[in-house]
Amino acid sequence: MTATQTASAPLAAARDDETAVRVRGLVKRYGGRAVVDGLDLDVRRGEVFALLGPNGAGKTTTVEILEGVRRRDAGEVAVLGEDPGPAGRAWRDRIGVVGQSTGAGNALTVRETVDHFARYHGTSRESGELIEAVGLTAAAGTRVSRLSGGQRRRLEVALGVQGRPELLFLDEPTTGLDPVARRQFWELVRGLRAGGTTVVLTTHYLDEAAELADRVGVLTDGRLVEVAPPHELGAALRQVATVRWTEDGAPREVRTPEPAAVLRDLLAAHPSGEVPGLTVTRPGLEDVYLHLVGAVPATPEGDLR
Ligand SMILES: Nc1ncnc2c1ncn2[C@@H]1O[C@H](COP(=O)(O)OP(=O)(O)OP(=O)(O)O)[C@@H](O)[C@H]1O
Repeated sequence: MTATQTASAPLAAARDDETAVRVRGLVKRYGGRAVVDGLDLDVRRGEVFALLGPNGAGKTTTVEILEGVRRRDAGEVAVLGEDPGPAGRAWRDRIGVVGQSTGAGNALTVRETVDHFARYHGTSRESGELIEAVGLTAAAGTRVSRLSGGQRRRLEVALGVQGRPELLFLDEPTTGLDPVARRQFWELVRGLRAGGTTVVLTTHYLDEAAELADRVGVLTDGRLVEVAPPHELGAALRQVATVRWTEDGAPREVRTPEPAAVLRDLLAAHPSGEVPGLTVTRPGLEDVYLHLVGAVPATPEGDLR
């Protein structure tokens, strides 16, 4: 073995240790159609990773393969260092899952439900603290069947984090929550992250991804089209500014990577120094997302209307 090989072996091990999820060439087909189509994905330990994408893009399918509840047709998957397909009880105890549909029973109260599921974990969070953390203390004695949709969602989140998972999967966790409850939920996720929990979440809410995620992966047609921190997503697209103004009563618009040059020309053409209706904007996260998923055709640079 060479000196280089000797030195690189522990480094490789350290890198593996830093990866919570590693996916290469993942394929899932239904009726011959690939709904996950050669997906590569790395989630680092300790980060919050958001999967964004339109309906049917393959988010839930991907996440359920990572959770070990769906089989894949091809590709390599390692979650906390193990293949989720054959992984056993000990591995399952290290992950937490909050799916799209409720798994909680109806006849029990919130407190009874939390106590009941505590038995399934090696080390459970204390029930009262857990119920408080998800804002259900006032409803602790209420039967699950009488909870509102948002309260039920909170209970599901509580059950997902009950076993202090190293890695938590959240599939559209705030769908149906009111704005206050969503923000409380975000705080909960930030607290988990601060405690070292890795989080993989799917969401349709761009603000949620921007608020919570260290990195965002945009999934469309079963493939990741871009992975980046939310503010860096679509960096090339964000370079292009749109300058709008009014000329002879008609709206004008120029897309340009150099808005300063356009402004100089406009000011030169308006000796008064006032350009009617002048605005300069750059694409926001929503514009970038819509471009990435192909919902808005890219407008050529410098297009003059
Ligand atoms: N059991 C199944 N049998 C056949 N097709 C399926 C099955 N499960 C999912 N699909 C299809 O796979 C595709 C991806 O579905 P998936 O639920 O992963 O998308 P998604 O990105 O999570 O969508 P959404 O945002 O609507 O939840 C869809 O076209 C869906 O119809």
